[in-house]
Amino acid sequence: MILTLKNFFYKFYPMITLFIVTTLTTVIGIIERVHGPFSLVWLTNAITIGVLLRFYENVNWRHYLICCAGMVLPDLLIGTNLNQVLLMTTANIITISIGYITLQRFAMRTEEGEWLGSLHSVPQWLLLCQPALIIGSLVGSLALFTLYDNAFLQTAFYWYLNESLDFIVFLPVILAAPRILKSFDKDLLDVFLHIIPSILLLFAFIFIKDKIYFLMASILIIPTIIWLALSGNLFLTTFGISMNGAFFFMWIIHSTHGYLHFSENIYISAVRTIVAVLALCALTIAVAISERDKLFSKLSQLANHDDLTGILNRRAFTKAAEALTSSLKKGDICSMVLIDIDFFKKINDVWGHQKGDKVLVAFCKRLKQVIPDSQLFGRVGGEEFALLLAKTPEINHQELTATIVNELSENPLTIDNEPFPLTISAGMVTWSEGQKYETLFKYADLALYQAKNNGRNQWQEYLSCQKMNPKPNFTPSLL
Ligand SMILES: Nc1nc2c(ncn2[C@@H]2O[C@H](COP(=O)(O)OP(=O)(O)OP(=O)(O)O)[C@@H](O)[C@H]2O)c(=O)[nH]1
Repeated sequence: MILTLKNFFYKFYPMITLFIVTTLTTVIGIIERVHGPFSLVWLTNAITIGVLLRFYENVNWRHYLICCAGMVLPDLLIGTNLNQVLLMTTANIITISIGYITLQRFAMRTEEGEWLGSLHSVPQWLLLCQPALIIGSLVGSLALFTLYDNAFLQTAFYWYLNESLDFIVFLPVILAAPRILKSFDKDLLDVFLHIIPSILLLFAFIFIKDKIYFLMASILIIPTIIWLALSGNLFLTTFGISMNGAFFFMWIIHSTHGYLHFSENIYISAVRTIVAVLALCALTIAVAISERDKLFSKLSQLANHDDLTGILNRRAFTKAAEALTSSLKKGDICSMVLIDIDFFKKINDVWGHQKGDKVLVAFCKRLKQVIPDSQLFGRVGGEEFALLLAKTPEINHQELTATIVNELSENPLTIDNEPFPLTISAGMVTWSEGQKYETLFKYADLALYQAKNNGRNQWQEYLSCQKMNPKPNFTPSLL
């Protein structure tokens, strides 16, 4: 019984919330009409939209905050009378409910459940908002027609423009919320370092806008939004659009003679539409850039990392190692270690290539536990791996090489839930002044050959005074 009630609650949670918030909205609207000049009705409407437009499982206080900041501010200072509160709320609920249902049913989402997943989702989402906007406008203007004898079609048209603009401005804010939350998880300091200056900048513009001539102010605002868009940061752009947009409309609304005398304020819609288009352009740029950046980082991940093991591939390792060795100065301690799995061919032959792949993956995972994170580690051949130890005065390179070799022989890997014994051989060389990466590699390879020659499961250090023992026709395998 309890379970059923709980299920019922979860299933109808958005609608119950809608009902509660709507009732609250209406009560607050009535009380405020009696006691104060401002209306919080739009704040509660905003919360409703926040609740309804997101998956209800994902809704938390941050969403409410973002919704409020993004879309409520323009309407907060309008002030409304009781009839208006009732009719606006009705129209809003209808708009919100239809918008919610349409988006829930028809919007395509990314794997993470975001609607604003890619560039093409922007027009899609605007299209899906249309039924809500049209029906909401018709209901609202019908009420205005009944209450104030407003011209029905004209009112519906202006209402539609108003609502469209609100959707354009606040939906990105709501839709961007999961990304914002993700970035909060990622690196708080970085986010704040970017956000705080931008917010201050926006507020400075808003302040200036309030003080100086309207057109002059828009000249300042629009480049700000475009600048934010060019930064490729979706959150900042949507935030910028909503903040600027909000105050922009507030200014326009304030400068007119009343919310309902549409015929006298024909330019409101024109200006709002222009701003909406600009806002959408900025948002589109931001989405495009952030998509491009994502693609770029994916490509560079693919270009520099080994598909199978995920560690640096030979090209990326060589490039980084060359740069590192050429930056070394006299007195620096650096070593190159080449590691090779013993008799890997046999593993493939006996267990199959697939198992061999699993061994390589598990082997890299194990080595990464032993090697300090900051050190260069890459796959330079089939079963051959390279490690460049540098700028680590606290680590004894010989000891670490011995640890790596012993680790594998003492603690077998686990493959398919079974222990998999494996040994490795390693060759190491310590950098001396003037040596290039190429030379280091050659000497490490000679030392590795020596370790293999001496019976495997061991490591050898290349010492210039000690004669290495290559076969007469020996050529280092990888150079
Ligand atoms: N499963 C798998 N095998 C690979 C991969 N890359 C290379 N190999 C195999 O690794 C084996 C390397 O064999 P060898 O160079 O003869 O060396 P080995 O058998 O380890 O012998 P020693 O190095 O002398 O101990 C070859 O059979 C390759 O086919 C890979 O990505 N996956």
